[in-house]
Amino acid sequence: MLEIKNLSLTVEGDKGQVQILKDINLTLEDNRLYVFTGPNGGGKSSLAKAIMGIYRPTSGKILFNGQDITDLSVYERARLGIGYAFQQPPRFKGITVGELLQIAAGRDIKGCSYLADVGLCAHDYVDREMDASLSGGELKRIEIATLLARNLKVAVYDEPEAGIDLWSFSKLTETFKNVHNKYDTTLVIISHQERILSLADEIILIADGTVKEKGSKDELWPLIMNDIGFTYFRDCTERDENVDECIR
Ligand SMILES: Nc1ncnc2c1ncn2[C@@H]1O[C@H](COP(=O)(O)OP(=O)(O)OP(=O)(O)O)[C@@H](O)[C@H]1O
Repeated sequence: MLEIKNLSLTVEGDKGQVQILKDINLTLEDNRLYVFTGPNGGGKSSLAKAIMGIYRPTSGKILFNGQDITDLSVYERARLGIGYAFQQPPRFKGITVGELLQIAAGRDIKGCSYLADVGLCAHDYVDREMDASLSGGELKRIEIATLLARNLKVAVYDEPEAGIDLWSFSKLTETFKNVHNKYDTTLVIISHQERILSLADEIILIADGTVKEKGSKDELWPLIMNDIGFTYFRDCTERDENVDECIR
């Protein structure tokens, strides 16, 4: 179980300090699938990066199975079984897909079943280099396969649908459904897609640096479509009164 307690994060922006996460309290139970959603700039990726240890909170705590991991590094958290898939996966020149999967698994594997789990034919990919010759969608799926190979306890996927075509997206949705059934992993998927939201045991709506709502898709979807989209869009009328001055 991952517990986030009173977590706040302030960073140094161009115009001084900006608070991007505000007193977040959240419990992520074992083996459940959570979707973080909400307007752009609401704080979803920042929260995910705080879970992974890429961002250190200004205040608050993160507990993993009762252990305080707030001050642990990304590597220490990775060793405990927490992993993060970036919005834009990195490419690695000079290493093949098969080798990357072996490194991820930490043992001698062919990686074929993990590639099959993400809808890629192992035969076509194990010997391919992890370089620019791979398409964005292929790269995304291979990154998901590496997270599967790591047998994580908590896996966070940041907008896995980004750059994936409609056909592959259907398969990807199916992949997450299968992963949720097959692996004992707590899944956190950051997404704006209705089909991904449909997979969630719980949707967590994050806006303006805080958790605004939690619930099932049936509970939250009508709110997202009707009220929340408007309610949580930042109202700039007051702040941008002097907009002419600002753009001059
Ligand atoms: N290192 C940083 N320095 C300054 N501002 C930052 C930094 N990281 C994030 N922010 C700001 O914090 C806010 C939240 O960003 P974040 O990427 O977490 O949002 P998000 O909900 O994931 O957005 P999106 O849906 O667009 O991916 C944004 O306004 C962003 O510009």
